[in-house]
Amino acid sequence: MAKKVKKPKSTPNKKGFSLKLSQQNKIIFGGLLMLLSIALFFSFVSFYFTWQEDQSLLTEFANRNEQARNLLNKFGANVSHFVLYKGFGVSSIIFTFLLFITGLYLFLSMQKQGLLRKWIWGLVFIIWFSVALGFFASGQPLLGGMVGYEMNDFLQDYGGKVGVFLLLLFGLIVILVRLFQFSPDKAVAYLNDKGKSLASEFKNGKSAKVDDGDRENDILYTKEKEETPVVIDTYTHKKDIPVLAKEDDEEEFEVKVGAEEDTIAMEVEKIKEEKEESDNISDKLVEDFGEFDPTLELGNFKFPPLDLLDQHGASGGITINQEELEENKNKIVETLKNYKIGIAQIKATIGPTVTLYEIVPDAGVRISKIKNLEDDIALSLAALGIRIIAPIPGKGTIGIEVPNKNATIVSMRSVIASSKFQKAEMQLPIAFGKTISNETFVVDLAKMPHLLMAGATGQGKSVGLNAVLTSLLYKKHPAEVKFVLIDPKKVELTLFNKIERHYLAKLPDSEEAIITDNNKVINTLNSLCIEMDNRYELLKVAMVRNIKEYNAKFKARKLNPNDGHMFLPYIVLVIDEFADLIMTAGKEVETPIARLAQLARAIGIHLIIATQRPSVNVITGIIKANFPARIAFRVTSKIDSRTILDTQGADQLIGRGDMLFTQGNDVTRIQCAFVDTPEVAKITEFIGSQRAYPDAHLLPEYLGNDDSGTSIDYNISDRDAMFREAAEVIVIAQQGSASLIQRKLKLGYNRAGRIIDQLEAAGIVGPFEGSKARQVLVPDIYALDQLLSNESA
Ligand SMILES: Nc1ncnc2c1ncn2[C@@H]1O[C@H](COP(=O)(O)OP(=O)(O)OP(=O)(O)O)[C@@H](O)[C@H]1O
Repeated sequence: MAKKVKKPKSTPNKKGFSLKLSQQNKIIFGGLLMLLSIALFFSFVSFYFTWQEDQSLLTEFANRNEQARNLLNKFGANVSHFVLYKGFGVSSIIFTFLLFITGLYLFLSMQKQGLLRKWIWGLVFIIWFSVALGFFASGQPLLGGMVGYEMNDFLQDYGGKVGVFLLLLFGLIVILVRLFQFSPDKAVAYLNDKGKSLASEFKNGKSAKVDDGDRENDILYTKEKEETPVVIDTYTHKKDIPVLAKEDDEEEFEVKVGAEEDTIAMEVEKIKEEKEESDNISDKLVEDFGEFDPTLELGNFKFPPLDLLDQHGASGGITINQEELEENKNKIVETLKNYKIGIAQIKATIGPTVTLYEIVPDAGVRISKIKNLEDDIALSLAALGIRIIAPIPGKGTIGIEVPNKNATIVSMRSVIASSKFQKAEMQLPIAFGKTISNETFVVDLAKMPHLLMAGATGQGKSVGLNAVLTSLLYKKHPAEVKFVLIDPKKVELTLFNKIERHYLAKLPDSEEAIITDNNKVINTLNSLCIEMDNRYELLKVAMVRNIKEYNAKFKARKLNPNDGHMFLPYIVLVIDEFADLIMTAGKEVETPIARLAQLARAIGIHLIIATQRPSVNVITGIIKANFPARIAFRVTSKIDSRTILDTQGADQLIGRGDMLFTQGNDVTRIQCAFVDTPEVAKITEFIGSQRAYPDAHLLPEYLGNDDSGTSIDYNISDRDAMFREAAEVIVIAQQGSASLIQRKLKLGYNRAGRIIDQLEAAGIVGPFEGSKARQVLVPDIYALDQLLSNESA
């Protein structure tokens, strides 16, 4: 420590220049260097204005009667002449910057790793710049200096002008790439980032920990400061460079703990960096691999083309003739007149199935009076399905809906092709059909969040269900949505069997994806409840509130698949003939459905329930409360209409896809889009013929209510190949969780779940305990070995 520095030639002296500088000496020496560099800078700059007049004084250094005009007088004139004229020309100003930085490093006791690099690059830059000026401004030797001029001359003798030019260009590229780390895409980010850290480093006077990455910092210093020349004093040169080259060499600079502590601060900065680090990992992953793309596995999947859908002869829009309109208008006006109701104004909006006549009655007419005339108006118009809306919400008019003589079929093709649907930025967009004003009606199933459909037989429910499923098939990739189809009638949804491995989800042990057996329905619903719980668990761990945020986070690679995270597809549960199910299974299905309806919205499970019989024992209070979005096709009685919609109106519909949709308060009349069975067949055929996933999406296994562990009877030979490894993992960790098996053995969730069930059957783990991990019943590996060998004996 007290060893003297291997100082060039100067004899070991007692005081002199020891490079082992104390804190005070560093400040003094650093300050001196900085001041010297400033003086030289001004001297160099003033040289360019005074050199001609000072020229004659260069030999008169000792003559005190002569005064030079240089800012540093004769000293300045001589040094400048030597460094600028005889040296490197204007680029020598960079020396002053290097000198200044060296002084600053000493003054602030900064760590000096970067300094040598600055000097090297500074010198390279000085030489390159000098040669470049010599080349481009050969008529101005003061710009390039003697060195620049001579080197140019020398190089041109061998390489000619072109050769020197190319050499300079190459030098420039090297400097840009190596010194400034230049690359077009990084340039912006780099400058922002490093600018900040540079500023804080200087501000704090602190030597921030310089790691490899910080070398870039140093470059910036150079970049910012180097533009001024410097005279390299012998001592600067001889001392500083070796000192800086050996950072670890304690001989060079004395490290005073107290002084160092002074400069340590900004814990805050460290915390920030830590935060950024975790962000950066995902950013880097995204940068390297792009966002996670769930559709990649079926990257070549093609959405069904529009051609698969028929026009249904309604390509030319709505057909209604003027006469019919006039006739209806006159009849309405007359009927009302008969009851002494005057009309101030009447307006017609023609829809595909019905025309809406909006009337503004004379002042003083009571609305209820018009409402009561509903049947009379229907009689006089001799038409079924007249509906009076008094008043039309938000419009201040009374609406009378009169069916068109020739209803226009709204083809599925027309609604799918509509730009409203095509451009819909929704999670689960559904094009139901067209409203009374002939607008395509598109809603987001994810926002509903569940849908109840009811209507008497033959009024268009099945077509409606097909319209919902078709909409989703046209808009969502198989990776994004999965259907669980329950069809007790066994014939309505069979066509969708073809897309089993693309879009359907099923229980692991079931053959058919479309569920037709009521017993299986119970298992499936309970399995969905387990899936819901699992998903909530994942959301909790990921600290997000819903599936949208979760998937966005997963796509941004901020959730690690090794921790059990995965991209979650939406699950749409479709139950046709719900009444039938309730009649046969009652509470057993109502409970899980109510649970799903109450809780599943956030995790992307959405229910669509269709029923023919809208009686209160089917659509119970608990179901209704959780299905704010409801669709009523034509029903036979007002009571049914009230059961479904809480208001009448559905009894006045005309059937064939004429429907009322409510999502809270408003009731909208819609003509459901028509999609025929052959069209659905073509679509499913088209999708089914493409490359698919190996299997349908598997739901978690549900083993029934009364399985308290022992009742699960797994055949030993049916056990998973990884059963033993899994058992060991569980026993060693003493934690019975499927996600542990998933992580350690890199298995999928479903398989891990199945193994857990097998472990339970084998008596290695206890029964399912909700969100807690299962109890491990085997204390150690030895006991496990014994248990398994007894089993096989
Ligand atoms: N949107 C529609 N546009 C035109 N016609 C329709 C529409 N919806 C249904 N229809 C006609 O009504 C018929 C019966 O429709 P659908 O099979 O959907 O009734 P449903 O309510 O499912 O009957 P069920 O409950 O007995 O199965 C269809 O065959 C079709 O001719």
